[in-house]
Amino acid sequence: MLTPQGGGPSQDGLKRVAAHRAVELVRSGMVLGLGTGSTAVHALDRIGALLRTGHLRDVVGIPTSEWAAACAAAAGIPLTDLNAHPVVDLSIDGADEVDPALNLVKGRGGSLLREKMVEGASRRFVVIVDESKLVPRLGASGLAVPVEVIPFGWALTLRRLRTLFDRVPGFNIKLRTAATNAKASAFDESESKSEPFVTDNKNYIVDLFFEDGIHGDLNLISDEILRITGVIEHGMFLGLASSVIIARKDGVVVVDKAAKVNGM
Ligand SMILES: O=C(CO)[C@H](O)[C@H](O)COP(=O)(O)O
Repeated sequence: MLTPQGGGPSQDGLKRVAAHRAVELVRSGMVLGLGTGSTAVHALDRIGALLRTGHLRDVVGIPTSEWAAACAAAAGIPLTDLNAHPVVDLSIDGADEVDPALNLVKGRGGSLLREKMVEGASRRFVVIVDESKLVPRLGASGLAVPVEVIPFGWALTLRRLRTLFDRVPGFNIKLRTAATNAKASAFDESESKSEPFVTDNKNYIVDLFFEDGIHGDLNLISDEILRITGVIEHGMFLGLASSVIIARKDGVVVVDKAAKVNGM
């Protein structure tokens, strides 16, 4: 886990530490929600390894994306779905941002809808992050807050979303392109001419950018976004996380729902 220079854990090393800590919560026989992204993949690999050595048995997983399904299959985790298992024992997933109340931004990898469905159906949802994901308020990283929209009339839906936030100083909005999905970037108008990014559900994503993060009542803002016809879901995960496992350079911090996050 040390960098070649011996300068402490790398960011990927921190992600692995958080993921392995979360997998300690997995028990034989559980139905698991399988997250998406460069942090969650460490959890998938670890669960697969524990299944192979017989330390875990009879675990089934519900992937939150086609990508997670492929990674889980490669790791040897048996897959199921929400129809067969509408109640999930434990979901483990990364996040793009975590605020002091454990609200999240997710979906910069494009999988927010299935993630929210699976994690919302979970008895326990454990978020795994390295310390770079902590923000004072959602959107404060200046990176995308995603909204999944149906392709039909997407430009009208985008206009309505723009109108919702047109009084917010420094607000920007754009349709996500295939070129930018790799890691949702800061706002850059020049990329807007390439092909739209298409989600696993065959929808588009409109990314919202807030210079200073989202101020105001997040639940109210969530309701306003969801009320726009054409919007399927957004990437703010409010009150869904049961706990967040934060891997810092100086050790791991576990923050449970309703507990205060100190030093963020
Ligand atoms: O929401 C997600 C994908 O849609 C991911 O959980 C989120 O983007 C975090 O990814 P990573 O662990 O690679 O930083």
